[in-house]
Amino acid sequence: MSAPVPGVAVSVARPGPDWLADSVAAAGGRLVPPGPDTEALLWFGGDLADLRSALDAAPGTRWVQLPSAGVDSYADAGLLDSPGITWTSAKGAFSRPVAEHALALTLATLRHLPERARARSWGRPAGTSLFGADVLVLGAGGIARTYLDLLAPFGTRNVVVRRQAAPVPGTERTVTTDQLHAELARADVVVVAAALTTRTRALLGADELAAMRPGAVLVNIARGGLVDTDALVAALASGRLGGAALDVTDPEPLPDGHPLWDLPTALVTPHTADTREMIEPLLRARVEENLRRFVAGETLDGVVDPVAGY
Ligand SMILES: NC(=O)C1=CN([C@@H]2O[C@H](COP(=O)(O)OP(=O)(O)OC[C@H]3O[C@@H](n4cnc5c(N)ncnc54)[C@H](O)[C@@H]3O)[C@@H](O)[C@H]2O)C=CC1
Ligand SMILES: O=C(O)C(=O)CO
Repeated sequence: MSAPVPGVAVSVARPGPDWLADSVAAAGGRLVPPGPDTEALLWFGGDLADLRSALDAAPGTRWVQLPSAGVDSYADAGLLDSPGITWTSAKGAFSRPVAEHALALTLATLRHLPERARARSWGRPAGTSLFGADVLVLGAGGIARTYLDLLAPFGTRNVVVRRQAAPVPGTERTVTTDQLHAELARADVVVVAAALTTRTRALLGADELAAMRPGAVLVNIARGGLVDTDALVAALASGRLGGAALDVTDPEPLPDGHPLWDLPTALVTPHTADTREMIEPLLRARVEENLRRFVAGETLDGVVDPVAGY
């Protein structure tokens, strides 16, 4: 009988980044093809059929690391329910670039930059300052918290809506979604930074958009599915909302000819809050830290709760 090979067996479902082999070795693991030895499986994106095949080939997998903060597509595919597997995401890891983009979108939409950037004549002065504004943030995860930090110099009055009313630093109060309508009516800026789950899909529908303060602006850097797109188009077209700045849309990619492209108060960026170059070192740090923890038997970072869906 041959002696067992030392080191935790780590597999990658599809070819991974260049640094991966070094990272696995540095953590005390050994990289093996997905198979009966596999204990940890790393997934860097691609066709989910390949992830399923790797999991089928590696029935002893105890941990799967995902490459994104949002796991809605994996939840929708029924993958997170796999018994005996801990799933980790990149939740919180991309907070800085995404919160920075959210701040850029906030300022741009308050200052009517979408219209002014497209204008070819001088026009009327218009726009609102962020200083002292009432800001409502949906979600209390990594991005929401970093965004609240970035707001500090603006002296905004911040409120967070989250699943539980536990306090969040930098806010006047934290409330649960049953108080969403009342809070929407008080906000100048509404920022969507929550995970897309069965509970948050279309959280901002026609009724919620109607509850917003006239002239208020909406920023979405989370997932398009949290907002009812048709209702948003109607609220912008009627002039009731002051503007919307969206890094994420439903559908995504936003098709050519969609009304959101032409509405003067809409600003769309094509899911570029965190570009590949921005993500790479952040994801690497998350993967390397989790490899170290897995080998050491410690609690992993970014563990997904399959029931909550994020
Ligand atoms: N535009 C982009 O490039 C990016 C978008 N994202 C999206 O942003 C989301 C947030 O990212 P992170 O802050 O890193 O994730 P996170 O997992 O740290 O935060 C998610 C937050 O969603 C909130 N949430 C969940 N269910 C809720 C409910 N029923 N009601 C109210 N709030 C609820 C919770 O407060 C939770 O903390 C991700 O799930 C992802 O979809 C993430 C990274 C980049
Ligand atoms: O990490 C995520 O969820 C993203 O959307 C990356 O762009």
